[in-house]
Amino acid sequence: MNGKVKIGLMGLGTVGTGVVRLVESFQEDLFKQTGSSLEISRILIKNPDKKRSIYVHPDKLTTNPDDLIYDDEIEVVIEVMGGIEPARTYILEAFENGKHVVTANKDLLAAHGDELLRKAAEKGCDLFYEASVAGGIPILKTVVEGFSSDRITQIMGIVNGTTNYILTKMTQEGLPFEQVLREAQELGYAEPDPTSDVEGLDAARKMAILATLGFHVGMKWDDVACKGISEVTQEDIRYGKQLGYTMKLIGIAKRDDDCVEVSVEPTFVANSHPIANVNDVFNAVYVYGEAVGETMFYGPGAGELPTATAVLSDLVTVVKNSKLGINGREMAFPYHEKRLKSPEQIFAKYFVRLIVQDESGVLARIAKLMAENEISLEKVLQEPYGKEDAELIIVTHSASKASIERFLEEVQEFHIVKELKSCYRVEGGE
Ligand SMILES: NC(=O)C1=CN([C@@H]2O[C@H](COP(=O)(O)OP(=O)(O)OC[C@H]3O[C@@H](n4cnc5c(N)ncnc54)[C@H](OP(=O)(O)O)[C@@H]3O)[C@@H](O)[C@H]2O)C=CC1
Ligand SMILES: N[C@@H](CC=O)C(=O)O
Ligand code: NA
Repeated sequence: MNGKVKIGLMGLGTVGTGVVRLVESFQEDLFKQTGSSLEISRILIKNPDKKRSIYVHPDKLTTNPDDLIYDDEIEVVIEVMGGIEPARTYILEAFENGKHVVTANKDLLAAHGDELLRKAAEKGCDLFYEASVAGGIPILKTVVEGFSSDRITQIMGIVNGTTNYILTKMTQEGLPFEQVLREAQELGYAEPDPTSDVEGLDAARKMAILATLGFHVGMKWDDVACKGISEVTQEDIRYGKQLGYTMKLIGIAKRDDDCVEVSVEPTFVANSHPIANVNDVFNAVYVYGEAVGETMFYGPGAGELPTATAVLSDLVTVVKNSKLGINGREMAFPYHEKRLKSPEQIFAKYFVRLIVQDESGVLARIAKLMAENEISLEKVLQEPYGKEDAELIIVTHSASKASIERFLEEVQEFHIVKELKSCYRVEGGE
């Protein structure tokens, strides 16, 4: 790369707009850091008639991907369109043409990361994707470089800004789900199809990427047990508060010996745990390394400029690598075999909410069934529910996922149990 590096930008939405703004406003710093001036020379968009929030010279805009992929002067492609196709095909073609790629696309990385990394290495090209996980937090570089001589055994975090924004507003202001989701969309946090956020898929993709890099095991998004927040109710949140917990969508990746578990699910976090206080669009990732112990990384998980900083940081690395002649040599390929834990090997505490007949002996029968399933009680809360029933909230000690699943199935067969309202994992606390 010489004094001027030409960049092709695929996508001019929330993140693409941030990238254009930062490249323009940090020209001088970028030159000092890389020894090159960086120019976005072409921008691929879908809809030429769309009103843009920044001015871009019309000659730069194109709806033809070949204008970027087959432009010999373009050395780096930044893909911020999103989705699997056509992004995958465009990136593979960019590598075929010797271009380095920076992307924010977790959908693509969690499904086809291996294929893309191999093609990049084969062609001597860089592929970086810092923006794909936890937006502006430089978490991927941290996990890959900062923990290179440590053994990570746990990664736990809030890795979706939209759902954290929704849960924060539901918890602190009692606002309804739909209203807060609309706000998150207006702020540019949500995915084009917000179902990915709400149903936990976006977080699952990010956890697959984190677990792959942290444990050196090739995890795909469908290896992640995934549940979203669409069924979380104000009542759940209220009972959680009474017991000292905050509801969060938590991603957990753990490894014991050679087996790993990765999940995303609505979780009650003890208020004493720092993750319970991560609010709004902020993300936080807790990483436990056997040598270093506990670490935690915090920052904005979505939004135009925070996400663009991550894209630009990768761009700077590409240009620096080129100056050092080491493009295509930083690939982190998984080198451990993938062995997923069975439900018998996954342990956690659980919050269970039941509607039961309000009569003597009910709690004793439920406690007996729990004991038969090797589950012990940590906390119990009971409140009247209508004229004849009671709402029973139980927090268990650590139990296997298999035991809890068996218990939930069996307890619903009791005639004294009217309804299973909810069951959530519990993290933090004693
Ligand atoms: N928003 C955020 O906070 C974050 C987003 N990301 C990721 O960044 C990527 C981009 O997200 P975001 O900026 O929010 O998305 P937007 O929907 O705001 O923008 C997408 C852009 O890509 C263009 N585009 C989409 N499909 C095509 C296509 N087939 N051909 C040409 N152009 C196309 C659109 O064109 P047009 O404008 O003409 O419609 C638009 O400019 C996604 O992978 C997302 O997951 C990652 C971290 C945070
Ligand atoms: N929709 C995502 C955007 C960033 O990855 C989120 O809300 O976290
Ligand atoms: Na990041």
